[in-house]
Amino acid sequence: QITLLHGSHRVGKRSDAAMEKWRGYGLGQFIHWGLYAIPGGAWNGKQYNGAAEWIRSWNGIPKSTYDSLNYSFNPTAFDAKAWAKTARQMGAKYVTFTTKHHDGFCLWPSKYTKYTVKNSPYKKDIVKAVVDAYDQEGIDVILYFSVMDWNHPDWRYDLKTKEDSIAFERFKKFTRNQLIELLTNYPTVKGLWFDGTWDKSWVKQAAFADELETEMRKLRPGLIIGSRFRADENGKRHFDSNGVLMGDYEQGWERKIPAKIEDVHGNDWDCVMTVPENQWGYNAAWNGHIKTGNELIEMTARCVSMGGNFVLNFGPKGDGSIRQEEIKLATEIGDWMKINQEAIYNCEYAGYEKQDWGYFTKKSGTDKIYMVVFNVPVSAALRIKTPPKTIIKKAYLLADTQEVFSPEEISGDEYFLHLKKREQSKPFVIVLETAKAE
Ligand SMILES: C#C[C@@H]1N[C@@H](C)[C@@H](O)[C@H]1O
Repeated sequence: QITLLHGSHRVGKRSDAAMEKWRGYGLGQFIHWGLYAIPGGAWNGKQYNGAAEWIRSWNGIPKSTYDSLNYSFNPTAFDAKAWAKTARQMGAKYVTFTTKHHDGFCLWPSKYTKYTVKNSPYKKDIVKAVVDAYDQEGIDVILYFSVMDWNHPDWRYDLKTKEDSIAFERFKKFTRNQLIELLTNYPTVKGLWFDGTWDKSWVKQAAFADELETEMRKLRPGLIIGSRFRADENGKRHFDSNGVLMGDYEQGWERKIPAKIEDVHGNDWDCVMTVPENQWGYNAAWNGHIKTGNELIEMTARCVSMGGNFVLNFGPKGDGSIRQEEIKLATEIGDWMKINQEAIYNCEYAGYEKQDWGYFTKKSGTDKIYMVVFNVPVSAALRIKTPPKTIIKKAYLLADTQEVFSPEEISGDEYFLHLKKREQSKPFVIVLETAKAE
């Protein structure tokens, strides 16, 4: 055990109401929107090969040309209420929204820089519109904030000279001021999702970041901050030098999902996922594999079955409208959630042996188990291996027919549920009402 001043300040999961609610969200929406949505992954007819929100880092566009995009930011089709309705339709319980991405452009009228929506033709406070619209739909809001800020003259990747350190001290004050400003302007937000915290300049700020996290939590009791915000004094990120999770949940699952339950180490976590392989901001040309509704529903069930939340990314266009492909996916996922949401919301790891046909989830605080079935075997027999001393009292289809099954006992703790031959085009859920054997 290494003595740390700025490591994790808590071992184990948070047990307060705010975190319990976060734990039960199951499905969330990420929204990446900003100046990068205007070029949409291309410039002067040339396609940028990276993620569209990183186009400023491409040599095909002079940085100053990109930075002046704020003078053409006027999203006439922006309608936060329509966004929130799409999220509600999908069944998202929370949204993570980009207030400022790496390019430094602020979607709120920050007092601490001119590089904001206030100095664009659009002028109005987009963050406020989003927070108000999602609050009205009953969808909690978490604000994404990039510490790395390519526009700010005092941003540094590392601190090599005295001048670097003097500039970065100004940058640290600027960052703190913006974060306190966000938490003050938008008091209903439930958390902050930090990004752009991997560079040495910030990693070296263990004491400052620790103090800032404490200040933010004091300002907003219950605030939820993930493992990506700060490093410990040895530069350890996500997990401190003693292997203890930093922050309230693990934020390492970006475009990837844990392979097995052991990989989450008993922590809370979220997986943030793009529809194409790697495009967060709007890219007009979606290339490569575009995930289908069924894939995304399976990712949702897979995350919840291992105690995490699945957060699906949307990248609105430069005019503020959401592309049709994303609307279609939100509708398809939402139609499935309307029937099966009981197996996703307020559910957790069930402790059952993973089977090939799909995923087990468990309703928190109960003995109710859900089997989210994606792959019916040719035998049409679903194997169940229960934890020791568990009795299956009842098994039935969650949707429509509520068809009841009579589990065939194979051996102690092992059963088959025999399905009638069924055409399966969508995943379906079977409920197991269980009890502990005396
Ligand atoms: C790298 C990187 C960033 N992290 C994701 C959440 C997106 O914001 C991407 O640009």
